[in-house]
Amino acid sequence: MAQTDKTIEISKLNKKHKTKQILTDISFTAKAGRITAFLGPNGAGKSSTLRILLGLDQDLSGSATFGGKKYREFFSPLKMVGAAFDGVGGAPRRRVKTHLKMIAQSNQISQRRVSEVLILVDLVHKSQARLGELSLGEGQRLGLAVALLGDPQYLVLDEPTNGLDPLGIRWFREFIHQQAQAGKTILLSSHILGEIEAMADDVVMINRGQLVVSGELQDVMKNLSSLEEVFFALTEGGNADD
Ligand SMILES: Nc1ncnc2c1ncn2[C@@H]1O[C@H](COP(=O)(O)OP(=O)(O)OP(=O)(O)O)[C@@H](O)[C@H]1O
Repeated sequence: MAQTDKTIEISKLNKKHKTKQILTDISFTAKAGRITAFLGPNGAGKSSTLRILLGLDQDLSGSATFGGKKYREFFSPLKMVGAAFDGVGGAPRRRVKTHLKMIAQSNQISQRRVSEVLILVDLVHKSQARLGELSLGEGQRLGLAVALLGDPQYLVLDEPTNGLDPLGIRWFREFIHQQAQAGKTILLSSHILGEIEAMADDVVMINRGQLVVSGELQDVMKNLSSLEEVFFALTEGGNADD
């Protein structure tokens, strides 16, 4: 991969489910060294976009790439793209460390890295806990640990602060800033606007499957006092299914 191109690029993405248009010409980029927040009300199409980006779903047309490559084109995807999506997975009785070791092993990642990521996400004290015993917030941290296993350039995180307490949210904010400072390309979805304001460099907002605004956080918020105001002004404040 060329060092100059570590951009996540979504270009003219369209998706339909039966006759329902779910995404219409969605285009935006997430750049290296920056935190890009992907925002929109429930049902706006955030997960659908991320699922296509991660090769979990098929688009109708358009493209979604990491440094010009589709997810499925990577030989060792976990070493390029870390994704935290749809919970932890894994058998509920499996222990946290075993879970990470299994994923590391099947992706040719060193066992030493398992201990490293447990420290990174502050979950060492839960390494012998069973997956089924984890709280929502601990599960989020484990999802993050899995995403970080391959020390990837790209991080794609779906609602990463869901279930985190205020301390956990502050921890995540510092953590994700460090990742951006290290030059990673970070795309995270959320509908918790207050947190995003304190976290994001760039924002992309969608509603009813269409892009409503994208750009640097300060530019998007120009003349408005909060991201919440922007959100309500541009998305009619409503649920996408209203
Ligand atoms: N498999 C499917 N079958 C039918 N409709 C679907 C399917 N997947 C997604 N949709 C619809 O597509 C729209 C976008 O859903 P999506 O999950 O992408 O939204 P979202 O922005 O991630 O919402 P949330 O914040 O609630 O997670 C919704 O109206 C949803 O009902």
